[in-house]
Amino acid sequence: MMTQDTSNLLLDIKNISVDYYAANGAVHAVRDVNLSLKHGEIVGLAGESGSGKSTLAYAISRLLRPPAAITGGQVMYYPHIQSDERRTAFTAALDRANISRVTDPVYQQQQAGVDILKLTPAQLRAFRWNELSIVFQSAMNALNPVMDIGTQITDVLHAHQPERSAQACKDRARELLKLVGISPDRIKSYPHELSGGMRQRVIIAIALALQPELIIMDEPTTALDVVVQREILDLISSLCKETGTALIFITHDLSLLLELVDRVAVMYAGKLVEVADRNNFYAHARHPYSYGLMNSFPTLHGPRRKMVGIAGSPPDLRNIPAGCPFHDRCPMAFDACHKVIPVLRTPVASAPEQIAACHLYDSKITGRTGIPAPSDLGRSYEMQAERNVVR
Ligand SMILES: Nc1ncnc2c1ncn2[C@@H]1O[C@H](COP(=O)(O)OP(=O)(O)OP(=O)(O)O)[C@@H](O)[C@H]1O
Repeated sequence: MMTQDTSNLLLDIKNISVDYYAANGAVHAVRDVNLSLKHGEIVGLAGESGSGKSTLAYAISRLLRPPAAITGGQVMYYPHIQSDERRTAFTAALDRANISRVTDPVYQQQQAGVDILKLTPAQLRAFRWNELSIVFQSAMNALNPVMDIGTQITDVLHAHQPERSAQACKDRARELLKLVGISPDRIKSYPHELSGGMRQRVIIAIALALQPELIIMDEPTTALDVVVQREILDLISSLCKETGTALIFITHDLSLLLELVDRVAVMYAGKLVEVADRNNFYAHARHPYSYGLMNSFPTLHGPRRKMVGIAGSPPDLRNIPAGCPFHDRCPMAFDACHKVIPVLRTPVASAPEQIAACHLYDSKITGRTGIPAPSDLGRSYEMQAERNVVR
């Protein structure tokens, strides 16, 4: 049996499901998702629009509001509680409420963790910013236009670390601006005096202000031009690496993601369909959907590839078809894909951390010992495209 390396675990999302209740039926936006994250790790969450990426991020951060409801699961969080002074606000909030730090028997070591979904409102307030900060799609437009950027940074520091003096907050604000590549002299600037890229840097400074363990960024650079996007991504990745901050980076643009992340997780129709480290994913995305996504954009590096898009569109999440949710778009689909829901499994024993939810890698179902090569997936997409042209 494969053993999971849990020594450095930060977040363990277990069997999370989220529905949106609408008049014409429940939208099953996130379906039984399991994903873990190590301290300091950068994980990219990819998938087409509507695949459930933002809903998952909101569930982790407890930001979902009706009509959304988490219908099951846990989000276990494992901070370095004992060893690290900077997390006193959160641990104090836990202690005040005498929250039980559960011990998870799945992990053989005695590791204390808390279920984010069970935090009280007071604990949640301490959790956000101190432990986790989240940067939304249009975050740079969320800066207050009538307040200088220094005040906006110090406000966060004051609110969450009231014991810090006004001067210490100001010093920290200057330090943060420098960290994100803005001259501390600009501390009195207003948002309209800054370019889009600089405003995004201020947002990153605010996200880092309290040195959280984890930052979630949901399409943070889509409003910027490609060159500035690239600069900001380089900045985010180097700052996270330097400060040991873990990052969940959400985007539908795999070309951006692969430049930045340690690991990629791909969602389709509310389900996680593949998880792999960046290099394995780049060399051979195993799930036909991941392969299709990879070939829907031109790469900056590596060999030239023929680009073939994925035909069709994702299913209606109120009425998900039987079997694999991707089967009606998949060029490799066979009988079982229409009937049986595939589970995440390891396609290749030599890369145990790469998992894909696809029957092609289940020899009991295919009746074959070998697995398809990436070139087989490519060919099947090309043949599917030719068939569609003929039709
Ligand atoms: N308030 C809502 N009511 C009903 N359905 C919703 C609501 N918000 C989102 N959904 C549905 O939930 C599904 C997942 O949406 P979500 O925004 O999480 O996807 P996403 O992958 O983040 O997409 P994008 O990249 O466009 O942000 C979609 O089908 C969407 O239509």
